[in-house]
Amino acid sequence: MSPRPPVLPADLPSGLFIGGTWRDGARGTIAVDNPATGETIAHVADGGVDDGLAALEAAAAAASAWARTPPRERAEILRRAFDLVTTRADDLATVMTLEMGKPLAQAQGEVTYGAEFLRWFSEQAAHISGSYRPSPEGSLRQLVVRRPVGPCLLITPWNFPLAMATRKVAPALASGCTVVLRPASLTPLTSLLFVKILTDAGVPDGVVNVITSSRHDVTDAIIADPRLRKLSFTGSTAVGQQLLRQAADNVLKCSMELGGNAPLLVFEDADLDVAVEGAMVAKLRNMGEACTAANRFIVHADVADAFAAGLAERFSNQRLGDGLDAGVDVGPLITETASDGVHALVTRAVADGARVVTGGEPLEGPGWFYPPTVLTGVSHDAEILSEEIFGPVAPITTFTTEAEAIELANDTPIGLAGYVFTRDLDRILRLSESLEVGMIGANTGLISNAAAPFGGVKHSGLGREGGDHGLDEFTEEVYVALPDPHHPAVSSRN
Ligand SMILES: NC(=O)c1ccc[n+]([C@@H]2O[C@H](COP(=O)([O-])OP(=O)(O)OC[C@H]3O[C@@H](n4cnc5c(N)ncnc54)[C@H](O)[C@@H]3O)[C@@H](O)[C@H]2O)c1
Ligand SMILES: O=CCCC(=O)O
Repeated sequence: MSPRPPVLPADLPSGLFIGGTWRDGARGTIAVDNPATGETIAHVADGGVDDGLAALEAAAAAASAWARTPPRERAEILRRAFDLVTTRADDLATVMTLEMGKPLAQAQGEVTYGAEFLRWFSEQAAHISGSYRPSPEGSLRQLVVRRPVGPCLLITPWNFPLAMATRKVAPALASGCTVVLRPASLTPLTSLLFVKILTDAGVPDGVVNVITSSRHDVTDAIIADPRLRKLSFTGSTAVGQQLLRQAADNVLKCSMELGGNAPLLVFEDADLDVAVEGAMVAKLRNMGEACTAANRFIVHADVADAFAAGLAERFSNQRLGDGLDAGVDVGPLITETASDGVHALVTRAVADGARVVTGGEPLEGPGWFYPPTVLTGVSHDAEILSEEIFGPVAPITTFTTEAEAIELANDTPIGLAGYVFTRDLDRILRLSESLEVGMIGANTGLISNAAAPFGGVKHSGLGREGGDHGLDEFTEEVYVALPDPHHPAVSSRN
């Protein structure tokens, strides 16, 4: 283990966690870098295929006892985990800011958001139910019970290192499933600390296992193994499509939380202050590195100039810097490649006729800082409207009728989130039926909440996380057919 800057918690693990034991990885270590400085802040174990299969073995061995653990006991462990995550909010937020870059206040916000999945699913764990009813023609009684699907592989992205893990681990454990968690190799530290907290909360050995790895052969082997029964993935659409193909061979139950390209519609009757405020959150939360980030600003021509001016003024007042520094609003992007990718999209948009109102040039290093940027005059067919920008850039294009706005919003294979700003409630209801997305913010830029069903349509994924049906993703129904107890052949036996 390498020495760490004192700011990292002393009990932050650096190994793989398999069957209740922290271990080294078969491939040495992975360096974890701080995107604000470019410096390496820690090393963690680099797991190999054998490590991954050992983790699955541990999850399979623990599956039956965990499935039979009384729901109330599972609920209480999750509730203790919620309390411990909340108690250790400062540690988790600091680790997250160091490895991912988001400003400390936003990291604190993610701890609150991520912890809520533990509380929400602790409340749900004791309420898993089935059904019993006569068949329509009366010859049967139909008993339907829910049981845990079995060992799960959970693959999470780097952009919300805690919340994306709690959003999967909490419902899996509440349902009685055991898991192998594979966090993004760019941001493994938060997940490792979270799993340490789970063990402190009393999660038994083998129920949660973690594999950090620089390579994907580890998960390839797990996905192909018949002991695995469920794959839950959050990440890009391209990787999700590839994993679905792999999962097909093993006929795995799959949840896919994939990429976004959210339209943000501002109508002529919108309260523009509310729209600008909503756009700030929908665009700049997490530096624009959110699947829910507003990606296409589709604004009525009558209010487009005023909206662009209001947004540009707010954007230009944002303070960029190291997320650990007080007063910083916008942190660095995750890597140099990410920053270069955002700038290339902006450069090509400008070459195609867009105008930079504010921002538009990356900052000199160290760190991968891209300024909040507003582009106007973006044409309907511009490349930047068809790509997930994943950075703090707001391209504005215009419309004149509601039908045109809907057509523009739906002109993408992606369908995760959308935002609408209007004072007309009927319009909001019409849009809720016509926008091809899984989630809509109406006069708000923040939709994420543990009690809501999070997920997308079209190429944005399959299934929902959180909400009333989050446990369905980790359980399966078993139907038991029983003969009619009043039938003479049955009643004569009694
Ligand atoms: N819908 C959601 O809830 C949601 C949430 C967060 C991020 N996202 C999406 O994730 C993307 C950004 O995250 P990212 O860059 O980490 O995505 P990514 O798809 O590159 O990686 C996601 C995770 O999968 C792993 N991975 C990549 N290729 C893999 C493979 N072949 N086999 C197994 N694992 C593999 C990565 O290491 C990472 O842990 C964006 O598209 C964003 O919209 C979606
Ligand atoms: O990046 C996507 C997840 C964002 C969220 O859960 O709010």
